[in-house]
Amino acid sequence: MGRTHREMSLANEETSLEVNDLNLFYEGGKQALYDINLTIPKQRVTAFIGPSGCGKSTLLRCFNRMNDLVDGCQINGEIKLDGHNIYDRVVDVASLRRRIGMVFQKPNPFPKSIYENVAYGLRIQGINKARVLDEVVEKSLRQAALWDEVKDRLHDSALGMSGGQQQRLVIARTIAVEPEVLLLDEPASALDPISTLKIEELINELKSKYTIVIVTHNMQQAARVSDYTAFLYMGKLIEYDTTDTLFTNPSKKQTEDYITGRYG
Ligand SMILES: Nc1ncnc2c1ncn2[C@@H]1O[C@H](COP(=O)(O)OP(=O)(O)OP(=O)(O)O)[C@@H](O)[C@H]1O
Repeated sequence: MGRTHREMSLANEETSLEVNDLNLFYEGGKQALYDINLTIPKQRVTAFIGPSGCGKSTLLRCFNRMNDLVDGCQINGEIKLDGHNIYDRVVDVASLRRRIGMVFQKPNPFPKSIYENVAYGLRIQGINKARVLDEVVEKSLRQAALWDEVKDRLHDSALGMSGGQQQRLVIARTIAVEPEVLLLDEPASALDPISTLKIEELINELKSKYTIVIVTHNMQQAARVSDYTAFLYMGKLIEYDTTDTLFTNPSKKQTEDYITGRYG
């Protein structure tokens, strides 16, 4: 890292994603996000925290347009990735989702071999050369800190792995197509403490290459893994700062009440 939290500040960061005046309504006009403005810095870990139902996952899903799949969902405002609005009419959503990969709470490997799970994204791009696939599969599994555990059983079913291994496999599958951003929606909440620790260590390693946004309801986890933290409450962004400042010296009373366990 080379920098202490004290020296960190959003103003000094390169921006990956920029959210401007974002409002989101679910079917029936039910508003879930209100006037969200924030920037997500490049190659840092940004955490979204807040009580259940505050809109963390909804906001995360806006970044790769997953909410497009929800009937009746309407969004206004803009989100820029490297300066270009991802909601622009000309944007190809499939290629956007290659640039912004997503990992969900429950590991969801395909019912295929470990190897084919990681090779999947390349195969659908028409890449089938064994030499290329072998290389990408190994590299991705190494990056996901899984290679040593699976290198002798690459052709076994992914469904025979432990939950923690499956989640690292899903991360390997996601990074195999070299995204710029990784969206992690409570990636460790279905895992045991040791697997959780491995995922947290992995996040720390991956941020040298990727911009990471993580939703977590676990404040200790946010404090451990993230550089910046956004606190959301009832669809609004209440406070956004370095993780250090947000947890030790929040400027809003609502943030303080939440992090000291007064509600949520
Ligand atoms: N597909 C949907 N259709 C309608 N309303 C939805 C949908 N998904 C989420 N909501 C509502 O939007 C609000 C925000 O939900 P969201 O899942 O983003 O919150 P969250 O902070 O991630 O909560 P949790 O920690 O419980 O996952 C909630 O009121 C929720 O009920």
